[in-house]
Amino acid sequence: MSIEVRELTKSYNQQKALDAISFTTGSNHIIGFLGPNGAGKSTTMKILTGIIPIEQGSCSINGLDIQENPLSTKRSIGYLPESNPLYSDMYVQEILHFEARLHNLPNSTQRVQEVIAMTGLQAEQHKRIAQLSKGFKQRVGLALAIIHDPEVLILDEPTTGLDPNQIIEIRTLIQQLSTNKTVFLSTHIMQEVEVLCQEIIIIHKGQIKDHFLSVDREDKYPGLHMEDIFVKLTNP
Ligand SMILES: Nc1ncnc2c1ncn2[C@@H]1O[C@H](COP(=O)(O)OP(=O)(O)OP(=O)(O)O)[C@@H](O)[C@H]1O
Repeated sequence: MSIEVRELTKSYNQQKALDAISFTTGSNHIIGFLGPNGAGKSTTMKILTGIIPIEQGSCSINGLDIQENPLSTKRSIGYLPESNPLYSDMYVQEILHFEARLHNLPNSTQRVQEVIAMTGLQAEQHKRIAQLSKGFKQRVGLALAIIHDPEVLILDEPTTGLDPNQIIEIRTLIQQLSTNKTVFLSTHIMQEVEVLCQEIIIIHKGQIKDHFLSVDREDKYPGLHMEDIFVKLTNP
């Protein structure tokens, strides 16, 4: 499924967070959505997921406009917000059953066990969220995002704040979960982009600075690593 954003603009009071951005992603790619703090990444993601209403412009998921088809497009999206808000008093299994009920899933017991296995939460499933390490909380956030088997995953800085071992574990998990999905991922870890992403979009001050396929990177920016490209495009 592709993600299409056309002339999307969003202001908070007087400040323009997104200035008529447009892009169309490939299908079943992992897309790295990169930019400095405050560039507009989370705002774009919140608009795509329907959390923030569209002010100007439009967005489509696989050709379906999200304003004209709010329910069906939301059904096709799984979202892990930057803050990964979880009910800390709930048990892992309990929060997953709760989410499955919200999605009206027919075989929720079976599906909860499937996502527990997919995200490596077997040993933690009877623990309270508050008792989990940050890496395992991220796994719960990912399990919640994929429970309805969405074709698009929107992940806002999924590895931020994790130790190097947990970063590798979550990265591997994202790679495993991304089969037959379009994954739209923001991160500040450039090494992550080089390992994970087939497509890269760089945003700065609410404007798209570049959008390219990873395979074209060397032709476009000979000899430059992702970090060099990021600095070149976003350092005033
Ligand atoms: N609710 C809000 N009210 C006012 N301003 C906001 C709000 N949310 C975001 N902004 C502003 O909009 C701009 C874009 O913010 P956004 O969170 O989209 O950036 P980001 O690229 O996700 O940054 P980060 O990498 O720090 O998460 C920033 O200047 C931010 O301060």
